[in-house]
Amino acid sequence: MIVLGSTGSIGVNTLNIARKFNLNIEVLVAGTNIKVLNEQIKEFNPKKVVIANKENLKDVNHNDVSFGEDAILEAIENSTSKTVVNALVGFLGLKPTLKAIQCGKKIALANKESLVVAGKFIDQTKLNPIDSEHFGLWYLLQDKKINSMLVTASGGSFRDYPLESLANVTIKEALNHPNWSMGSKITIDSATMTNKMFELMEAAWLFDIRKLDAIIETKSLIHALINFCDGSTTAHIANASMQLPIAYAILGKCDEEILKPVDLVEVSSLEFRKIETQRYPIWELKDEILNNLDLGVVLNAANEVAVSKFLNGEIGFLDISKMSLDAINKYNNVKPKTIEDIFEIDKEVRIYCES
Ligand SMILES: NC(=O)C1=CN([C@@H]2O[C@H](COP(=O)(O)OP(=O)(O)OC[C@H]3O[C@@H](n4cnc5c(N)ncnc54)[C@H](OP(=O)(O)O)[C@@H]3O)[C@@H](O)[C@H]2O)C=CC1
Ligand SMILES: CC(=O)[C@@H](O)[C@H](O)COP(=O)(O)O
Ligand SMILES: [Mn+2]
Repeated sequence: MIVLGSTGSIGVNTLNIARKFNLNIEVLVAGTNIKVLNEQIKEFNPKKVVIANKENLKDVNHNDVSFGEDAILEAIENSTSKTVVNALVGFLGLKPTLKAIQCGKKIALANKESLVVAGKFIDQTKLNPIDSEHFGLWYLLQDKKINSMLVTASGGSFRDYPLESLANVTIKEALNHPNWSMGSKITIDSATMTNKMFELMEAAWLFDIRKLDAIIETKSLIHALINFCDGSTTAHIANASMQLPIAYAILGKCDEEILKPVDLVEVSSLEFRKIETQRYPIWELKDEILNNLDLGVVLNAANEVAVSKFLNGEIGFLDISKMSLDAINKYNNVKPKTIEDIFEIDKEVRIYCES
């Protein structure tokens, strides 16, 4: 298989599954973490390697290594693998998702931004989501009439902070997720609740449903719930590890133990909370976004610019949501008709947010 973003949180977990099931790795794609990449090359012996930048080429221990976004697309096109794991972060992941579909490959998709920005141009039948909540929803699906679907949120790094302190929180505090060890961008998205907004959009595309909501479950042990029309609710419970969703996304089915089951007596209690807009201002957009998924490309572009500014120390934590809300307010009429429109809108919103 091909692993895009092999040195990241999902990438490393994917290679853990590849090791466990002795899966062949044809292509590794990474950014700038050449040390980890070289260790992966040594262990998995890929035929082809792609990295982000030309200046790092000489440091990669491989005789077929290229760089840049086009090289990622070429590597997908020239490969014989049937499966692509897309664990790139952000808008960068969209073209590889489209290319993999075009080449008839199955995609194990962690890059939720692909669906957020361009869900209506993506054939969902080619995707297996690598996202704990959507894996949970998929696991719970039965041949019964569904009323609504719920995903859970941890509440992110600042769920227990006093509201008045949020204006002055640090980058280090924001990166301290209570339950999951993930890349920086998604960890900030969790703290603002933008990750959950993305996940509602992701669920809308994957399951073709709009009756969707999210609640906070502070231990991240329940990942998803389905309310059936008969009045019963089922919940997906698993320890907080991405290895289970990754194993299913790659293998299709799995009867071996990937995780230890949750010991409910040891857990003893669970706590649920409503997602309040005072703490998570982005949640004001929930209904508007679910009624108009075209806004995903706007929200994603504004959020990527804002998160990058926050991580560079240029803006405060609360400014992230402010920038997203402002961009949605300005671009609430977008109507992408082609995939090219997605790239145009993304560019325009980024220019607006950078200025
Ligand atoms: N982490 C998690 O548990 C979950 C993540 N997701 C989603 O999965 C995706 C990946 O998340 P995560 O693994 O946390 O992110 P990370 O930041 O940990 O990993 C991102 C990966 O992309 C690589 N990369 C970045 N820029 C480039 C580039 N220009 N060219 C090539 N490679 C590049 C990085 O390389 P390098 O590090 O070498 O620079 C790294 O391998 C995101 O869309 C996220 O929302 C979804 C659910 C759970
Ligand atoms: C592991 C995973 O799927 C993440 O998307 C996780 O859900 C993020 O945590 P939050 O629930 O805090 O957004
Ligand atoms: Mn998730």
